[in-house]
Formats: sequence, C-alpha cells, structure tokens
Amino acid sequence: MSVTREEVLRVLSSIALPQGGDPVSRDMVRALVIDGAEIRFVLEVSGAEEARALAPVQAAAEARLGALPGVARVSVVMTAPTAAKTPPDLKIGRHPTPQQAGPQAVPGVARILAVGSGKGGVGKSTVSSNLAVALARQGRRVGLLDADIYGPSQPRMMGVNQRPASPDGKTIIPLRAHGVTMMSIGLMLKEGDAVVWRGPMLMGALQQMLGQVTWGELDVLIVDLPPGTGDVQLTLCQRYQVTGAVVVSTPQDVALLDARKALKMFDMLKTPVLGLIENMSSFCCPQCGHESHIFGHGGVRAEAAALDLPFLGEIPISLDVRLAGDAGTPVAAGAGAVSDAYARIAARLVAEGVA
Ligand SMILES: Nc1ncnc2c1ncn2[C@@H]1O[C@H](COP(=O)(O)OP(=O)(O)OP(=O)(O)O)[C@@H](O)[C@H]1O
Repeated sequence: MSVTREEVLRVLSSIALPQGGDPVSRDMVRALVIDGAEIRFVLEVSGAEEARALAPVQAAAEARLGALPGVARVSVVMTAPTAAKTPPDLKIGRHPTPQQAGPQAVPGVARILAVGSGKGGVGKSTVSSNLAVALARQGRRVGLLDADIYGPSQPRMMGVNQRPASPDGKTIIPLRAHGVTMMSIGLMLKEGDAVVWRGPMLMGALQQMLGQVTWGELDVLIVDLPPGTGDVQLTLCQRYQVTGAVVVSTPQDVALLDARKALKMFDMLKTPVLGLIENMSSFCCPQCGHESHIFGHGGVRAEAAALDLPFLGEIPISLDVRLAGDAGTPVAAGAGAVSDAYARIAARLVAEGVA
C-alpha cells in the first residue's frame, strides 16, 4: 500500500527550518504527488540564497520520506516562484475603484451566472462546483469564481490548493481543475483574514478577482456567492453585467424563508433569477433503496411555482456528494444519478442561452 498524503506532510512537518517553523507550516510544499512508491514535490523558496541554506532540509526530507515503508523514490525540487522576480501588487482587499458608468462586462467572459442562497450550509458551493463541471463536460468554456469570502470552499471541492501565480505582478493566472478555470479569494488570503473585512475591502477584492484574473475566453463564469444578502452580492450585481442568478435552497421552511430574502434582493438589484434548485431533496438508502425526505421534499418546487420562477431541478442527499466534495472531485465529474441530475440542469441552462 502506498504512503498517504497525510503521512508525507506529517514527516515534512517534523523537519525544522533554520529560520524557524517547518516546510508545511510555512506553506512551502507545492505540487505534492504520490505515484505508487514514488513521492515528488516542490519546495518553494524565495531565491538561490534560500535554496542553498535549505539544502540540508531537502536532504532530510529525502532521507526521512525514503525511509517510510513502501517508498522507493523521493524527488524534491526547489524552485523560486516566478512572481518573486517582480513583487506582485496583489494586496487583496484593497479599496475599490470608483464605479464606471453602468454595469461592466468582464473582458472575454460572455456570461456571468451568480449562485446564491439565503443562508449558509444549504449546498450553494457544492452546487456551484458541480454545475461548473457539468457545463464543462458539455463542452462549455467555464470559469468558477469562489467569492464566498467568509468560507471559501472551492479549493477543497475542486481539489486545488496552490497559490495562483502572477508572473508580472499585476495579473493573476487562474488554476484549472476538472476542465474548469477557477479562482478563489481563499487562495489569496491568509487564513482568518476575511472575517474582519468590511464593505469597501470586499468590493475591492471582488473587483480584483474579476479584473486582474486572466480568465481567458469563457462562455460562462459561475460566481459562488457568500450566503445571504451582503456587500459582495450588491457589488457583483450593481457593477457587473450579471446574466442571472440561481438560488439554492433545501426544502425546509426555514431555509425557504431565507431563500425568499435572497430572491427579493436579486429582484431589487434587477438581476434576473434563472431558477431555483432544491438541494438535499431526498435520501435514497443505499442498503434498502427506501427513499426518505430528511428536510422535507418539494418545498422549493412549490415556492418557485408560487413566485412564477423556473424550477431547475432537485439534487438528492447523498454521501457520495459530500465525499466527492471533500476529496476534490465533484460528483458531476463521474457517473450516476446525481451526476445525471446536474447534467440535466446544465443542459437546460445551455439550451436557454444563459450558460
Ligand atoms: N446533496 C448533498 N448531499 C450530501 N451532502 C451535501 C449535499 N450538498 C451539500 N452537501 C454537503 O453539505 C455541506 C455544506 O455544503 P456547501 O459548503 O456546499 O454549502 P454552502 O451553502 O456553500 O455553505 P456556506 O455558504 O456556509 O459555505 C458540505 O459538507 C457538502 O459536502
């Protein structure tokens, strides 16, 4: 059995750096690959001087990892990030620039689709990543922006964790995962930073994500919003040409009550609501096949009908959805009932010309 990522990181955490800390706590380990009996990774250093000083650390990493059972080869490469040559002006959360006349388009991006919810935990981020992957599988050029500043979860859900590069210190090169071009504010922040942010800083960060990231030509950019009705939602919908919003809710009354607030906000901002999705709709027991409705069922469909809004579909509660999200490969990247449900929603959005 091959060694696990956790074991490798544990060993690397036990190696002290001359300047204090260890390679993991100082976030120097990049591109870790465990390929059978081989371990490969990059140690990111600031330049040639630090590389020389860390030669004993490299040797210790190779020796200690090489001694683990089942490991035949360890390859550690030291690199300095390109961005270090030109210190990037990427202070995230700076003050926003004054508004241009009217909402702007993002260059190269044909459509912006906002995914919102009235409250946290209903699966908005899960729906965003799966929808992005489902659209990419249908041949669309898709971007995913994680604008959920208070709980950025797309890096985990899409399985990326490296800090995006900025070769010229001005633009940010987004990452790619599962056929989707992605960027998360979380990848640019120190943990815990965002919680103290207020309006102008949030607006500045969002502007940077939309304006400085080299998104390339996209058919659609999906924006995973923070839950609720705050500054990020206002900035996005007032300053940018948003094609429409999709609102995610669970069928519970209390979630629906909050979803109504989100719908009202989009209405006030004149952002068309493209439809509602019921997440955690039903649970089908994998053992006996019995279907139960843990949070109720059909509430979102009924709400959509009452408000005369499209109902886009329901996604069941499934352990696979959670495990796939935690493992960094959204369930829509594979096969099965949930993947099919996302494919149907994606096909509908494409057919309607909004994705
Ligand atoms: N259909 C589903 N079946 C099982 N688990 C799910 C489903 N949808 C989401 N989850 C799980 O529920 C948790 C919350 O989901 P997610 O982070 O997507 O919610 P959220 O609405 O974006 O929350 P927040 O905005 O607070 O981050 C995650 O652990 C996710 O894996």
